[in-house]
Amino acid sequence: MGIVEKIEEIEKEMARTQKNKATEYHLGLLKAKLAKYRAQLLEPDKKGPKGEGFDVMKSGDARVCMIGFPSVGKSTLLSKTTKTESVVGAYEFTTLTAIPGVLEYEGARVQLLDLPGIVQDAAKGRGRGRQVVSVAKTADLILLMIDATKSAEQKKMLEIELEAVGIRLNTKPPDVVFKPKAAGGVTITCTVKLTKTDERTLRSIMQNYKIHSADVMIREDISTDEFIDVLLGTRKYIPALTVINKIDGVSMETLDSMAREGDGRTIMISCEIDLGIDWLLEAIWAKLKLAVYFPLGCRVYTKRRGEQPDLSDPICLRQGATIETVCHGIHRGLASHFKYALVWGKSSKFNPQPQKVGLTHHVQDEDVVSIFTK
Ligand SMILES: Nc1nc2c(ncn2[C@@H]2O[C@H](COP(=O)(O)OP(=O)(O)OP(=O)(O)O)[C@@H](O)[C@H]2O)c(=O)[nH]1
Ligand SMILES: [K+]
Ligand SMILES: [Mg+2]
Repeated sequence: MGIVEKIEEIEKEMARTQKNKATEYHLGLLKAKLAKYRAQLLEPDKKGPKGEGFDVMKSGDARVCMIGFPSVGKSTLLSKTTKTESVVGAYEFTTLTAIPGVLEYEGARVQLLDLPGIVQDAAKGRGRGRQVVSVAKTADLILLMIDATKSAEQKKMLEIELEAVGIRLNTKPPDVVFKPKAAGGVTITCTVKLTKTDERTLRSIMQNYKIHSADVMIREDISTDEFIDVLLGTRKYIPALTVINKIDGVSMETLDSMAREGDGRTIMISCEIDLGIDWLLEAIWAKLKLAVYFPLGCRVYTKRRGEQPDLSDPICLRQGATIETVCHGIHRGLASHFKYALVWGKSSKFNPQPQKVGLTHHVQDEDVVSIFTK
């Protein structure tokens, strides 16, 4: 049986299973299995064509990806807002690869990526969809592109495809620290009462993943799903804006109701009659600024030997930043003279004691770092 069939089988079983206290445990295990297979789906396709790249180099200060069904106007928007011309067509799947353009805004250069339209079940491997949604994983901001003249379900459908590849839109990672160990069994410490899952479920999920020793610190009332997210570590938490294009093609009434349904993250535009584009660019910029700083980013304090860290002046980094990123944040050439670093805080294995680490060590919010050079 292939992975797609296995996934379908589990989904069917979950649909058949009534949700109640007695089945909670079983459903938790099914969810864990499902997440495992979904992750496998994303592994690079060894049989697939090579070199037909979606491997566009990241450039500029941030990357924004446009995700939408065919012919919603993604290429039109790229051609309108950047110096890059991406072919526009009145037929579906005009764009077959990733086309980068550059948005310039207040001195920042932001890469805007035009991508092929996706189809439903893209994440399961239909069409080029999986490649497209996988590129979205590299984005600092995702634009969910919607055609105002088409189905109101588009946004929901796009969200489903992105979630299927492990992208969580507009949410913070759960406040859980998971540290695997070589021995000593599993210790779970909760600072809050768990109402959506229980320790027994969490323990059997870890067993399922053959994790026999680990320290788990839970500081938020998480669900079973959120725990699996932490365990797999493959989830990406990416901010998103909903962009409704072609509003020139709908009635005032429709426009009005769309405006009321939208949230603070919905922008309505028309590329055709040049409406709302400036507003969209401003919203992109505001959203990216937020993403770079708290709450989705992480702040690291630096400290010289023998001195106290300066807590008023953090280096603000993205999620997933390493000691190398910290070095670049201090000054360009620092990484090439790097010997080792000491880190205090959440990312230290020995917290509250410091850990000696190399360039690839991942820092966490509010860590204190001392860099030692050759
Ligand atoms: N009425 C109207 N038409 C638009 C607007 N923006 C784009 N279009 C038209 O929509 C059609 C599709 O535009 P594209 O930019 O090729 O759409 P796409 O999303 O890149 O499509 P694929 O690459 O095929 O996925 C073209 O005929 C555009 O001229 C708009 O604001 N209003
Ligand atoms: K098109
Ligand atoms: Mg296109």
